[in-house]
Amino acid sequence: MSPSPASTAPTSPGPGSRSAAIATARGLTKTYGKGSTVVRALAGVDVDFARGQFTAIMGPSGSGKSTLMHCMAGLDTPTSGTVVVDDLTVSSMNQRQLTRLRRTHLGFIFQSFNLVPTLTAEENITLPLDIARVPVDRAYLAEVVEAVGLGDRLKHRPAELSGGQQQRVACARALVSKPSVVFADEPTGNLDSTSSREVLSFLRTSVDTLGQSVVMVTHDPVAASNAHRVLFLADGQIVAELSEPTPATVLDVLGSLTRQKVTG
Ligand SMILES: Nc1ncnc2c1ncn2[C@@H]1O[C@H](COP(=O)(O)OP(=O)(O)OP(=O)(O)O)[C@@H](O)[C@H]1O
Repeated sequence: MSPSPASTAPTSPGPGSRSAAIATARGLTKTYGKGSTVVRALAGVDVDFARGQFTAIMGPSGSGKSTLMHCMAGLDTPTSGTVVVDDLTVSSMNQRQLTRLRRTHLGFIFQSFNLVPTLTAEENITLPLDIARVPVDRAYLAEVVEAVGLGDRLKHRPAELSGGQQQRVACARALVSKPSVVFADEPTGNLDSTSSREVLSFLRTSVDTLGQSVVMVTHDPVAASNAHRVLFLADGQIVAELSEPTPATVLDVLGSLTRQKVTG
């Protein structure tokens, strides 16, 4: 199966309507360093992440996956180009506005869980809301806790939980504020295959039943096959995409990219 070229058509919402894309980048570049040590991590990325979809980002090491995610999430500043999340122009925000955006509009899941060891699972889950001084929607919290299957673990501290359970706490924490987008950076990188399946299935459920939008960076074709769509980066550009991926079709595209690199 040959990959289709990535769609770059701009999204223009009608008056008063929400755009179909929850996040977009246009002409995104990111350069690190200067002179002879310059690295072009992003070389002009145009992308739309669809609202209510699970999108995976793949590509060889150093292709710019984390840089793209960090620029989309306001964790890094692009050198040029525009990032819009939920109709807010992230790329023109100052640090104070970015901090607020991350607190109020975004959820994060990292490879290393990043839980606070002295807090219980429940306290970790509600921490972003507590920091933002936003009241906890107890009904939604119960729904999320039920979906991640942590009901009997809420009073435990991270050290009393398995890696998979800790990552499920991190997933619940990312979702409980009903963010516009959840950004997940290698969320299964530290998990065994059973725990990975649980976390991925939960991320997919959060999209299918809770209406969440999720963007995930991964190296794992099986993880990527849980997404609705996979984008492939090479040398800081989106070079292919797949809809309704399977592990086999993802591997095919990765193989063709590697062959192009070797023979190109
Ligand atoms: N802070 C930085 N300073 C200098 N160069 C950087 C920095 N961050 C990333 N780079 C470089 O930018 C390029 C893209 O890096 P990035 O981490 O986005 O790639 P990646 O696809 O996520 O890689 P991996 O799969 O190995 O995590 C690489 O060449 C990397 O060395």
